[in-house]
Amino acid sequence: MKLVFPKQMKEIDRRTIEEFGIPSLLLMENAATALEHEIIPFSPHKVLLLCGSGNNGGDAYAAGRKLLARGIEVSALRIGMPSTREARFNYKLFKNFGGKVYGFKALTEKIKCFIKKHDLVLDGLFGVGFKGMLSAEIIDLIEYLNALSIFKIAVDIPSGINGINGTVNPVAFKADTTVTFGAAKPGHYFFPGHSFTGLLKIAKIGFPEKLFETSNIELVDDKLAKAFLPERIPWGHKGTFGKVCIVGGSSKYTGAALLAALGSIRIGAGMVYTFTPKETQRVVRNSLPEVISIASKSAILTSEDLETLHALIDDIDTLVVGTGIGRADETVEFVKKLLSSEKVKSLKAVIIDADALYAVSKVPEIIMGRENFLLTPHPGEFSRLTRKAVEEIVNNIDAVKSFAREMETRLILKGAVSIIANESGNIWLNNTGNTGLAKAGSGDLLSGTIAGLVAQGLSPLEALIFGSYFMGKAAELAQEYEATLSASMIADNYGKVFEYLKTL
Ligand SMILES: NC(=O)C1=CN([C@@H]2O[C@H](COP(=O)(O)OP(=O)(O)OC[C@H]3O[C@@H](n4cnc5c(N)ncnc54)[C@H](O)[C@@H]3O)[C@@H](O)[C@H]2O)[C@H](O)CC1
Ligand SMILES: [K+]
Repeated sequence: MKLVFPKQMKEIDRRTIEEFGIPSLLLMENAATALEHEIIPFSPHKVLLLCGSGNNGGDAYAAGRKLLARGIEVSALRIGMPSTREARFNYKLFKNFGGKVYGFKALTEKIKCFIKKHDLVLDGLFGVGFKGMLSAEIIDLIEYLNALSIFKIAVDIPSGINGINGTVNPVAFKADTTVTFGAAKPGHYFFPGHSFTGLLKIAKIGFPEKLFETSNIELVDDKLAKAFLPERIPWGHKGTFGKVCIVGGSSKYTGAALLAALGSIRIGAGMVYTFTPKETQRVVRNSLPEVISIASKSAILTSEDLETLHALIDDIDTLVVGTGIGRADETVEFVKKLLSSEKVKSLKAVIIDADALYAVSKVPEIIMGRENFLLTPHPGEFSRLTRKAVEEIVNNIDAVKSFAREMETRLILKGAVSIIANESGNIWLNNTGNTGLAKAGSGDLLSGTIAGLVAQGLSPLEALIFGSYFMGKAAELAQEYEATLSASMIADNYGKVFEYLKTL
């Protein structure tokens, strides 16, 4: 499903009006009809509109007038006078139909009593035109409303959410339902904005659908995911489903390579190798007899291991590098040499994760333009790669896009909503998953899962998109309470995701 930034939505709005001749008042009327249809099933007796000065307020006045026409009692709290032609027009019609408008300056006891008389609130304070912060008076109003159990519907986006990145500063209208127009905005999905959006409904109000094709942001939904489901040829053998090698582990992180290997096995790879220090090899052998485990020469991975690894690369399709390898100078050197070698070019994909990303941050140019490389950083690792503060890059689509473009690479910035970008600057957001994934080990499981998908024939980019969706869905479908989930339990639920996708 395509998403659009607020700025892109305004451009689609403008083009619909100027190139297709749809009057802006007609769009607003359609928006109001969508809101009316959302409100009517609640059979409200007294509706309160919150109206800002822009067209978001205009939509609310227009919806209010339609409710008045049906005999429902509607009043409006006005924050500023309507400032656009469309909002003024609908403000006037609202009053013509008998709607009462009260100016709001500050939250007094009188206003609190007035608000409590209503059984539904429609938030038309700010829409895609919102910038910066809410004023102290509006924060008071919103906080008061959020604490009341009146049913709340937001027009387009709950007031206070930044539509670009979901930031809420410091609060937003907590909607039960949000009716957005044309397409959803990233701010509806990124946290904390997502927690204020409630049930999101997308109303098609007359924008030509082809205008949304200009957007290069897509939410990974079930339909998209299903298209990537790898085929299981009935007569396939282990070579058909591909061979993965996990290069990871150290005496400190003995489980990381194991969990990555588990991801590859459970997603369906035909054969999985691990290349790890001895201590890790012991852990892998004890827990996963399915894995072919090879030990490094010393207690950490060093350049002395390159020869053995290069020989192994002839036998495999996909490599994961970095899970739990540590940051010793010799290991950093090993990663640099491995990634710069000609040998890895023959692989379908090289998934660069965890401490291998630390090594890459020392010499980012080694990944530039390498077509089979995939990066799987969390915000801390991405911050090191970009030399930007974590706060600057979290939920920042543009930062991920710029990095992918500049480095001619593809990556996933992991988070509650993960951002995936490719070298052309196309973006996918994945919001499957829950807090069961917010634990050490899930990153390892993800990199192994992605590798197992490439081994089965998905392109590196498809594997990034599908792997991230898949692991999140497994956490969602797990019967256990989120907090009790672990990476290996999530892998145990992979079968449920395959079943789920088959039923779609
Ligand atoms: N073509 C149409 O008529 C349609 C419009 N739709 C709705 O319109 C809004 C977007 O309207 P716009 O006028 O551009 O912006 P807003 O109403 O969101 O708000 C702008 C208004 O608010 C002021 N403002 C912005 N930030 C702040 C702040 N932090 N504090 C105080 N004031 C702020 C700004 O100066 C303006 O005065 C869209 O969301 C739809 O609801 C429909 O799509 C139908 C078609
Ligand atoms: K709003």
